[in-house]
Amino acid sequence: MPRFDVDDCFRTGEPSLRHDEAVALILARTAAVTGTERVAVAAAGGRVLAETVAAPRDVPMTDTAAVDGWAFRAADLGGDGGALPISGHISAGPAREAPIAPGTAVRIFTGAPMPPGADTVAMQEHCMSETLAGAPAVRLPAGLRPGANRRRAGEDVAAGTLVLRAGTRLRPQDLASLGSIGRAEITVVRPLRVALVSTGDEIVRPGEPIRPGQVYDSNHLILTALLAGSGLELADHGVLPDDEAVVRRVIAGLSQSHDLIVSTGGTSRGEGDHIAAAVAALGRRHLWHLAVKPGRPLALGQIGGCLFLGLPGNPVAVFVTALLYGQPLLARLSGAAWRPPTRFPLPAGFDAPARKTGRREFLRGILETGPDGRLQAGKYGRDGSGLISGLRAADGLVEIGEDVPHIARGDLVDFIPFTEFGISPRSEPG
Ligand SMILES: Nc1nc2c(c(=O)[nH]1)N[C@H]1C(S)=C(S)[C@@H](COP(=O)(O)OP(=O)(O)OC[C@H]3O[C@@H](n4cnc5c(N)ncnc54)[C@H](O)[C@@H]3O)O[C@H]1N2
Ligand code: MOO
Repeated sequence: MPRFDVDDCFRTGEPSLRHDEAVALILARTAAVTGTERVAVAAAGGRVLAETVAAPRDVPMTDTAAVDGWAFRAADLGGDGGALPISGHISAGPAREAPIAPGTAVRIFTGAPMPPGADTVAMQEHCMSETLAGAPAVRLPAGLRPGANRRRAGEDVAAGTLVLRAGTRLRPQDLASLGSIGRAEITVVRPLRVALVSTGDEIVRPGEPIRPGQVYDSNHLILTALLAGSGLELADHGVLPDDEAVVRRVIAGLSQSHDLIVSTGGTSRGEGDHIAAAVAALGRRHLWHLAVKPGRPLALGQIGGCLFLGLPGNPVAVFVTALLYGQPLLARLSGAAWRPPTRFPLPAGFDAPARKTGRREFLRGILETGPDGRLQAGKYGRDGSGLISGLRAADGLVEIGEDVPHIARGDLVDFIPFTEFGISPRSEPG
């Protein structure tokens, strides 16, 4: 099966694809890589689970005390307070078999197994030690409902129930859940092998000498940082010149040993833009003109078993298209479920009186306090697709639909925080 299965109706010259269509196509047509590996659960954060996991036993395994105090049978006091003689002492550890003697209380600590027969725990702060007929006793408070301060066996996970499905990208709490059922190792999808290339005669890597007309490469840093930590083997293959023969040779070589090549630059139709042509010559290419700003030209293709994602050259377009299209593509390629980023409706802190309709816009959005003291979505003052400063000032994207002709301050707009794409919140000294 081809890695990316799209028929040719989306090639050059066809009308622009709308955002939703592009995402739907990526999700529907990208086939996952095969291959799994066993890893320690402790090292599985961010990886994609390749097995379905059921609970072999209840968690917790027995009824346990939720607080430090005294365990007793609620029926012995009937909801009233009263003193009961103390018949034992249970610390956290293996469960004891002996049932609680009727009409007594047992000293118990948080996490310790409840003695069979006891159903309720009184918190030690609400109890008083006393003696009854010369023996140690405890005065328990009134009003405790039966079952208070007791955790039931299996209340977190019941034996035999589904814990995690294959295709789940593992979060810290998922690892905790695997640990709680005793798993030390897990089968995950093997790491995707991803190659990065920047393109353009004008692009030089930071640290190298630069002359007027040249541009330092920031795109590889955007992509390296966005892709880090998701179980990828990322190989940065530097900058390719605007030379069709070189581009073809390098891309053909990389396609032999990678699942995905991501390039930036060279996707539009300028004479120096060889990327899309090279992919078309080596395999199949689907050049998409998206009805989206930023990020109009986007190339998707396939060379043998290797997918190719050609992002535009402008850094803002790289950032936005990597989030909007790169993330679902990578999710599908690694067999992971993908959830669309959540949009939060917020009042606009700006006016856009006469918008060009027919394309969806993703503005650099800034969370700010409006005149009424409530949160609103502002936007970075300048729209240029080369302005990394706008990306840095932003907290997320303001999404404006294709058919919205104008926006007035206070209208609700969709705000997508960068955290929805896995990027940490902005944190800079004030
Ligand atoms: N006739 C047309 N011209 C352009 C179109 C179009 O549809 N028809 N689309 C415009 C849009 S939108 C974009 S975005 C760019 C995309 O073009 P390319 O993908 O070919 O990108 P380049 O021309 O190579 O570069 C664009 C811009 O970005 C700078 N750049 C490139 N790589 C890097 C890098 N690694 N780090 C930092 N900056 C980079 C490059 O110097 C250019 O300034 O095309 C428009 N034109
Ligand atoms: O992708 Mo271009 O940056 O849309 O302007």
